[in-house]
Amino acid sequence: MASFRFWNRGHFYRWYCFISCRKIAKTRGKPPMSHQSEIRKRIQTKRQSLTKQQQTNYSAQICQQIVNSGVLDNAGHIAFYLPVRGEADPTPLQLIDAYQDKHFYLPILSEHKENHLAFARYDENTQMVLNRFRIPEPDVATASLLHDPSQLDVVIAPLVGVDSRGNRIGMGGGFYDRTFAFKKDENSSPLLIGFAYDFQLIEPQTPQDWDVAVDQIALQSQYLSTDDL
Ligand SMILES: Nc1nc2c(c(=O)[nH]1)N(C=O)[C@@H](CNc1ccc(C(=O)N[C@@H](CCC(=O)O)C(=O)O)cc1)CN2
Ligand SMILES: Nc1ncnc2c1ncn2[C@@H]1O[C@H](COP(=O)(O)OP(=O)(O)OP(=O)(O)O)[C@@H](O)[C@H]1O
Repeated sequence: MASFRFWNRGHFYRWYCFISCRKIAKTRGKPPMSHQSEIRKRIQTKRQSLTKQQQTNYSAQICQQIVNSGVLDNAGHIAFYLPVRGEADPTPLQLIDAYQDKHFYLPILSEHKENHLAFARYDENTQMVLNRFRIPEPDVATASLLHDPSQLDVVIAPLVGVDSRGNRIGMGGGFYDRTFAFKKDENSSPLLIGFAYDFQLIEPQTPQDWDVAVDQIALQSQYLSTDDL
């Protein structure tokens, strides 16, 4: 191997150019990661590093915030979601004594409206299938579907990050934004509640035209109402 002792300035300069060109070639064609993608990546990595026990304990704290807020007391039809890849778990709400008369629903990727969600009743007997994102959802063939999402009273929404005004970053499919776009015109039901670990509360975001903000945010250590701001 050539000894660096015999290299002059020209040798070093040519070596520096060679290394720099290789770096540029490697990143060429890849767009720089957007601010939103960076937030998604950071939070998803953190979520997936939680132990099962942490996930369960933290989720119980968030559920307790919802119970304490009283927001579900008069709600009859409530949508939530089944957690995947470390997401906080809202399903223990279904087991609470005071909520035994309520109807719970899960999102289903709609077959009728592209990139929209429908909602289906969910209890311990519901037959489930995996959707194209490998998320279990009620089997449409057997489920009782609710096609009009305005019939729900409350939707507990999954999210990756949320700011204190309720601006939400999701998994990037735009499903919740499309499904609840009607809420931007009329300030109507359902009430959207973001359900998240404390570390998912992020710095203020500039919303896009299509973004639908959540009305309230349930975290481990606090319950935020975005219209108090
Ligand atoms: N538990 C849960 N259920 C849910 C949602 C959710 O966020 N969480 N959704 C909320 O809308 C809908 C499904 N939306 C999804 C949108 C994109 C991807 C997804 O995996 N997208 C990329 C990878 C994204 C990433 O991890 O960076 C892919 O397709 O590879 C998954 C679900 C309905 N059900
Ligand atoms: N109401 C809408 N009409 C048409 N396109 C929309 C609408 N809402 C969102 N989109 C499209 O969906 C794409 C994803 O949006 P965004 O990144 O805000 O999704 P998200 O909120 O992270 O996902 P999700 O709601 O599924 O959790 C955007 O490129 C946007 O163009």
